[in-house]
Amino acid sequence: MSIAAIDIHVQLSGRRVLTGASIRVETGTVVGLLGPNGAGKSTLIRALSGHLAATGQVLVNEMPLESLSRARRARLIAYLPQQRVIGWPVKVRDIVDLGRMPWRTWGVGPIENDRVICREAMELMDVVHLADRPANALSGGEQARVLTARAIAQDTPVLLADEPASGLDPAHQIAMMAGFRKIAASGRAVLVSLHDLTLAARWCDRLAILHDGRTVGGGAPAEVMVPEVLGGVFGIAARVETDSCGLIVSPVGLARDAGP
Ligand SMILES: Nc1ncnc2c1ncn2[C@@H]1O[C@H](COP(=O)(O)OP(=O)(O)OP(=O)(O)O)[C@@H](O)[C@H]1O
Repeated sequence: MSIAAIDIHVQLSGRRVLTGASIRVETGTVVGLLGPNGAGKSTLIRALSGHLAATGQVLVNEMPLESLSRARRARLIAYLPQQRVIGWPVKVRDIVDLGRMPWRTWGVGPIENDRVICREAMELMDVVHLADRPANALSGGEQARVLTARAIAQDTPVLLADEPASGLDPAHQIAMMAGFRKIAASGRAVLVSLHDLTLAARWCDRLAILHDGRTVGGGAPAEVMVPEVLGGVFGIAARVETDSCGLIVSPVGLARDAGP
């Protein structure tokens, strides 16, 4: 299974938001989508999920996304939007169970397989202890983990997650990325947008860089976390170190302040 966007262009309210964005995510891998605020990450993820009309091609397993019915898409692609606020006093376990809807037979409640998958997703996102709490009475980070668990429970070959780690404490950020790796290792393709460069570099197999609506680079973390990208795209000077688990990218200032 793979998902690919090829030369995507998107115009919103007359503004050219994406002007040539391409990305490919293969089964078994976690790809990190990086870029400054406004680069177009959410827009590209929405186009990949089919929630936004775009010119260019989105291919799921080499099939055009538009050729797939809504029902088929829901069994292939789970999409976690950036905005993650739960407005209703619905129990956490019921929110996660909503992820199973694409697989349900009309009028039939959850079967044992649904319960097992939801339980695994809740364990992965550490929300089992919240199962009977009303979701709208949880903290922001807890709500984010619940909605990520719902997307995981959809159990699709492709998972698209837009800034899933934002608002999470460091331990839950790391646990979430470890969870994504586990999901990928089980045969899924995971695309995740991130702002934390170390989190991205240590947990993603590959990184793609968006800048001003275009993909301007991509590759293994060590190929991407170089001064030209950190300074030219992100506008930062950063210290890049390596330990036994991968890269550590520490922003130390703005690029324009960097000395010789
Ligand atoms: N409905 C809209 N109408 C016009 N412009 C829009 C609309 N939605 C988003 N944009 C613009 O599109 C650009 C890309 O937005 P997008 O949300 O994809 O960026 P992003 O990379 O996800 O940013 P962030 O890191 O801040 O979440 C931004 O400049 C934004 O202002």
